[in-house]
Amino acid sequence: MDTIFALATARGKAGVAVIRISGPRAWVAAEALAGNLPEPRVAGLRRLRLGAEDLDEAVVLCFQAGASFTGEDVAELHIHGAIATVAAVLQALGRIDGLRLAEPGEFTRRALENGRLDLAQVEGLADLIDAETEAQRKQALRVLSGAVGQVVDQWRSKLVRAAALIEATIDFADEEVPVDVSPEVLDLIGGVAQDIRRELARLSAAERIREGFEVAIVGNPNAGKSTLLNALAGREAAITSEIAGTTRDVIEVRMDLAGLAVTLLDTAGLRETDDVVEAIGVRRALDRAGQCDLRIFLLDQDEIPLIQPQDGDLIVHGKADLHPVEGLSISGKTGQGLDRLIAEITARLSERASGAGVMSRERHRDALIRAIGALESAQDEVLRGGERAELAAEGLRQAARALESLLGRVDVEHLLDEIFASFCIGK
Ligand SMILES: Nc1nc2c(c(=O)[nH]1)N(C=O)[C@@H](CNc1ccc(C(=O)N[C@@H](CCC(=O)O)C(=O)O)cc1)CN2
Ligand SMILES: Nc1nc2c(ncn2[C@@H]2O[C@H](COP(=O)(O)OP(=O)(O)OP(=O)(O)O)[C@@H](O)[C@H]2O)c(=O)[nH]1
Ligand SMILES: [Mg+2]
Repeated sequence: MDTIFALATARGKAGVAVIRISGPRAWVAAEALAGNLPEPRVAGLRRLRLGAEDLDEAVVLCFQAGASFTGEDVAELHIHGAIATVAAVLQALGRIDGLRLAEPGEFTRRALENGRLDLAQVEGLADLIDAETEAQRKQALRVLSGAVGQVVDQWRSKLVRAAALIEATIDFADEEVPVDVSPEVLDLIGGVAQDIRRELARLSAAERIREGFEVAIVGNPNAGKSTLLNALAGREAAITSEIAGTTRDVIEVRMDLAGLAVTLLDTAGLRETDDVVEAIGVRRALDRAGQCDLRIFLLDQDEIPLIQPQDGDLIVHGKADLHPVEGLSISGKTGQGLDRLIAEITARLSERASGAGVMSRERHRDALIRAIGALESAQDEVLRGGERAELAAEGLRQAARALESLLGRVDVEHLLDEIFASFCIGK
């Protein structure tokens, strides 16, 4: 097994930077630079040297195999975060025999291989590193802490019990089975299937929290959409002008609304047009807005809407400074009504976010759907009764396998490269 090392903190000038070393030669390598090492888990101040040359004054922290993040021997060098110091220490480590730079996610990959984390926790860790808002942080931390494993293990133990009951009827096939176990078996399977369906229904909300909700501003040309986007973003992200048909491309702005990640989209004003480029813009506007979680339909008092708002659209009256009206009336120019608009958007998205479960990815959706399919066929076989018990048991095994793939306990080798590709170096 190679010993790997990498900068664990972000690149660039900083007060302190941490270099992490993991593998069988981690302590030897740290010792080569720091001299005698502190006891495991006790920080020690050491002068790092390469031959006669001083590299830095650093805090050194060691973890023993079996009691470390990766499960291997780990040494951490907490050094000064100067670009030159980091470069010098990394270069020194690269010269030590048996050491090489870690690949993205390789520390976490070792943690997975050594059973310190399951696959869902690895995904949770990736999400935690990517978290930019409170809702993302909380959701990721829950998953990193093993929430998916907890639910899956509950389901799995019920399926194991159902399988055991069925196996008993198979073993007793020639004799008289003392009791008909099928009601209890159906009860167990039905309960798990219902839980899985509930988790599936909660998955899209968790997915939105993770990826961010999309909110589009739509309406007539010149309604003030780009001015509204800029006012909400607090910067001139989109070009505005008195010429109708100014915006053509979809302009995206990332925002944090009450802890939710939101991408706000400005779109081309919707109208029939002979201008080829504008027409492409209108098509894009309709396509993207159609896929969004929420549409803000901005009405311009002087104009009748050329395209009607749809059910669920948040209807907003613009240019309130010129003509205030009843209802949600705002001005991108003066800022009036924007607090109410933000509160309304936040309320609608928070309502959706409150339905989030612990599973949040397409991979999870696939596994849950496969598990349900297997459980339904097991249910059918139990209902048919008799010698079909073997098939029912097989359905339960398949369901259990689908659930275990969530945790990476069954062949997921082909998924790993994809999952770890999104990690940064040093994680
Ligand atoms: N300095 C430092 N801080 C860090 C990390 C790190 O690697 N180094 N982490 C990196 O992500 C996070 C903490 N995660 C960690 C997870 C497990 C273990 C660990 O040693 N686990 C052992 C012992 C557990 C115990 O003592 O309770 C184990 O699980 O057996 C350490 C850090 C955030 N802060
Ligand atoms: N008085 C007033 N003028 C506004 C307001 N919002 C926008 N305007 C003006 O209306 C004109 C159009 O604004 P934009 O924000 O470019 O409108 P748009 O909806 O993005 O237009 P297209 O991109 O062409 O679809 C500009 O002259 C703005 O200054 C507002 O709240 N009050
Ligand atoms: Mg515009």
